[in-house]
Amino acid sequence: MALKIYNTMTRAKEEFKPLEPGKVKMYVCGPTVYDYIHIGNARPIIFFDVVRRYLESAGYDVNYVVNFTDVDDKLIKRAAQMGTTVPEVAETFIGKFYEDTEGLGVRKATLNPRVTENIDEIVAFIEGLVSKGYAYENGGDVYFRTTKFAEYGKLSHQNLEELQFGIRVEVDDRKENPQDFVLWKGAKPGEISWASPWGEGRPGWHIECSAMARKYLGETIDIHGGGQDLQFPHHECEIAQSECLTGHPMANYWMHNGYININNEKMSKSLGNGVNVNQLLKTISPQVIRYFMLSAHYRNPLNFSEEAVEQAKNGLARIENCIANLKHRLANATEGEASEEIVHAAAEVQKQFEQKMNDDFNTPDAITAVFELVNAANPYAQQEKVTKRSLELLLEQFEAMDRVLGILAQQEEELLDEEIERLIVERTEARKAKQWARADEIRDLLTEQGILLEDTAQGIRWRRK
Ligand SMILES: Nc1ncnc2c1ncn2[C@@H]1O[C@H](COP(=O)(O)OP(=O)(O)OP(=O)(O)O)[C@@H](O)[C@H]1O
Ligand SMILES: [Zn+2]
Repeated sequence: MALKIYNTMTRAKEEFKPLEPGKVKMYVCGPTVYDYIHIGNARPIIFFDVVRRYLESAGYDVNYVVNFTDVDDKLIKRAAQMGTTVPEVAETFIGKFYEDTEGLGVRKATLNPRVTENIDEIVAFIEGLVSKGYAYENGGDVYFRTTKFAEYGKLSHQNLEELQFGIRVEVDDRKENPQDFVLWKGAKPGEISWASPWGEGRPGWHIECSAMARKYLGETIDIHGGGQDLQFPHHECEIAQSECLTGHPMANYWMHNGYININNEKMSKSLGNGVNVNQLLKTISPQVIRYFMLSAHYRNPLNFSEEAVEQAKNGLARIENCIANLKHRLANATEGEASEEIVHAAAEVQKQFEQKMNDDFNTPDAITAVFELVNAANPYAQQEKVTKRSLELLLEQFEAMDRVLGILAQQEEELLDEEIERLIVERTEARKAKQWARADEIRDLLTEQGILLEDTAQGIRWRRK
């Protein structure tokens, strides 16, 4: 079964066809780095990490770009409050972002470009729009001329008139039309700014993603993602800018996650109801947070509550118990082939897992597949006679699914004595053959595992720290 993705643009599940065989270009709008991330912000971060892991497990080479908005009004305000500079605020919260996302078991994106490192590209992008008549300057600001792009509104399925109705009309003489949006903001005195053909200023929010997606991934990308609040205006504006400049579709698949709510209200920094990931990780394991996050379909809302966390803990404990029992049972299992029943059960579960993930990344049903394996495996943990290979096969199947979901704690496997001795022999041989890099690599690996080496007259001795 082929992978199907729900595309916000067409409001339908469509078969995924990459632009280039075997490769995926994916861009997800990243955080504005003026504060800690909350558990709502963590939803796109965790979910798109799972999308990337799944695509990789299906054999794709994924180029995954997540930007940092490191200059905007919120950062300027925060810097003033903290009595510091915008770059310092950004540096602090980029550091916190990496700390928290690593804590959540999220792999680093291929690239995290920053707005402030891409000002030249942004200015050139705006110049291109001005020269084509899609943008105009007024009083040091530059605006996008929405009336020139007939398709404006196509992602959020609204037309210009409807949009005009919905807009809070702020009196702004500089705009030709209320729905025009800013591409370049002239600097107020004392504000952080860059030189441009329109004077000192800084980029508007939407233009950064158009410029960075184009620079790092190309004119058309495969997947563009973010939270559902980004559909309008952010992604609508990105489409207008990119498609007017290049004449090509910006992305083939538009994906949007639903909200994490708290007390049935959207969790958001500005509402002040955010639960910080940094705080939460002090009391709840990252595996429980990921399990909670993936226990609902990404397009549905999900309420964060104590009960939901409790449920996640209990579900996870059932899987962990099963795995611990299988591992325990390994110690006195018999030699021989894996039983046919187990080979069949593992293959069936893998098939079910893939079917569910292929159905627009249905993670709750993929977790159900993990429980199918728990049900199949539990009797074997009790059985008197079971082969080691059967147990290993079950454990490998758990691992295969977890490489995508990341809900199980990674246990550092202790090196066995024989492995250590084999590595020491390999290192001695590498040194003899003057393969210094390999020799150093083995030494580092052993050091990491707390193994100390001593050169003695009788040869190399080792002991654990
Ligand atoms: N409650 C939420 N549930 C799911 N995704 C969210 C939630 N809040 C924000 N996001 C997503 O997190 C990313 C960063 O959003 P943003 O920085 O605007 O967060 P925010 O808390 O809504 O901030 P603010 O209230 O200041 O706008 C975006 O992709 C956004 O869609
Ligand atoms: Zn964006």
